[in-house]
Amino acid sequence: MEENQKKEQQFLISYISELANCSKKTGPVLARFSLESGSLELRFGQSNNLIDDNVFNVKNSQLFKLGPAESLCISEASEANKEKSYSRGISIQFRNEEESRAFHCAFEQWKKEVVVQESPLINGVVSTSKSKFDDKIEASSAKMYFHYYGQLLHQQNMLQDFVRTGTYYSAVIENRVDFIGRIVVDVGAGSGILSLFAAQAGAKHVYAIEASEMADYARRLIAGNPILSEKITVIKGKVEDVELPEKADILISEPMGTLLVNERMLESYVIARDRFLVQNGKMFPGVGRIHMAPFSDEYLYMEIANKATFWQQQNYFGVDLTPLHGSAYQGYFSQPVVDAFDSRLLVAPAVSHVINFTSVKEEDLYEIDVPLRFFSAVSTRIHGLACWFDVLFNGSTVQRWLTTAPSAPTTHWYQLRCVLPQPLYVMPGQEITGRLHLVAHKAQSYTIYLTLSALVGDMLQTSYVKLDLKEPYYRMSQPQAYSAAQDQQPNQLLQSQDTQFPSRDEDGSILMEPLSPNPELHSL
Ligand SMILES: C[S@@+](CC[C@H](N)C(=O)[O-])C[C@H]1O[C@@H](n2cnc3c(N)ncnc32)[C@H](O)[C@@H]1O
Repeated sequence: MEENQKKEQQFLISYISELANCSKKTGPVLARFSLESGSLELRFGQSNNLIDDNVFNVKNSQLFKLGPAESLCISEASEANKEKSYSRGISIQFRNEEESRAFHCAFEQWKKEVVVQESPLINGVVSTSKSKFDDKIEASSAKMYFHYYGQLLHQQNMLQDFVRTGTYYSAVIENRVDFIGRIVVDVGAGSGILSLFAAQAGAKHVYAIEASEMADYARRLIAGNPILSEKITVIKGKVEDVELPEKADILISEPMGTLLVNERMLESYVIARDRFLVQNGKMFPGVGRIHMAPFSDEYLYMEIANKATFWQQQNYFGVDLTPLHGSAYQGYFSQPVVDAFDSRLLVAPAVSHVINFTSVKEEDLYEIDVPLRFFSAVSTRIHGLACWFDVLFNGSTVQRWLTTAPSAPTTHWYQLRCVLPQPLYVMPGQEITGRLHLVAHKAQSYTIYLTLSALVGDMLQTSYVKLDLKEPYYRMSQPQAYSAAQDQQPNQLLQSQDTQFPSRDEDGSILMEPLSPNPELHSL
């Protein structure tokens, strides 16, 4: 649990009865987990009187399910007092199965809290137990990341991307058959919107797992939709750490970052698959593809190159800035550009790299290596590699694609371009080869290594750039008008490359608000 979180959680239950003397307290009875002077307690009592002798130390207690709405809580006598006291047990009758599930989840979470409370670090600070997530992600990055997603304005930004949210809605509702009567886990639930969609589609129960403070807002949003709320349990924690009382038939999630893999949340999605999904269970989405094509854009190239000219001044208040020009130049080219560009800037059909979420290993996402081979359709200068992605909802009724292609309606992901410091000259039909190598780093992003080569006569020209996906240059928020001035040779045939896949309903393309990228997130 988070440091500043209130250490208390309450549940209403139907009744409890003591195993030793069969005394019964009828309801509604309040069950309260709390942190009292360093010890984690579970206390039962009438709602107006919790000062009661029905107090259990969570550390020494175990909870067993006897039926859909009935459980047994057994507490061992404490080590110190074993001579004088005995173990105790009470049976708990819940009002319904959902509340029973929620209580069991909470019990597991509080048990974990015991572990945390009992692991003081050398400097006396209490820390959460190390999880797979903590092992590979820097604590400072994770803190900023979950702080970002804990704010409603950033969730709103995603909700207002109607292409994104509308496609999820259609994919779920049109594939009701995959949700009706099913157990669903929403991986990184945020505001809880996808859990609510799954409940609308008839899910039996949805576990909405969210690590940030947004979990509390999700609880409120879900509680405000009473018909659906009975079917949703919000669990605050990382998918790497939380325990669920049962397996899921289907996972739903929106784990995609810029270039599909930014934020490294796909890894959490895959971990959730291995921890929670039944064998052959469904994943919504189940497949992702990164698409890449060389582009020509003189304006963009000049804009980036010119940013460093500041450092060419030899008399800046009497100071020669030129020693830093080379580094500044390199620095600007190390930023991938995020914007919406005109697909006519592409100079060859795209190649794709497929990631199957249902089978990929988590470790496979640490390093992604894509060999590149294109044939230029025109005579031009190539300024770099343009990238975008799409994901597939492979429903039993309908297949739905969510695409971020330049030819499709713009999403809050826009597209990504890696600009080379040295352009390449190519002729029509000429082969362009290269490699896109992505290496994950601990700040929840990737280092990108891009190499492109083409022959000029007998000479092989090669251009190389190293970029940090975590530090993009957000260029603009609206699609750029295609200008005839930079029309080296308009290339109509290339547009069609990404229209071979997802075709979109027209109503899914309406953007009600200008989209904003996530600069804070990416500058963590
Ligand atoms: C891109 S947002 C999507 C939110 C929501 N599902 C939606 O579609 O609007 C991803 C959410 O996942 C959460 N998240 C990321 N990694 C997580 C993890 N390892 N465990 C739990 N939640 C996580 C983030 O805090 C964030 O709220």
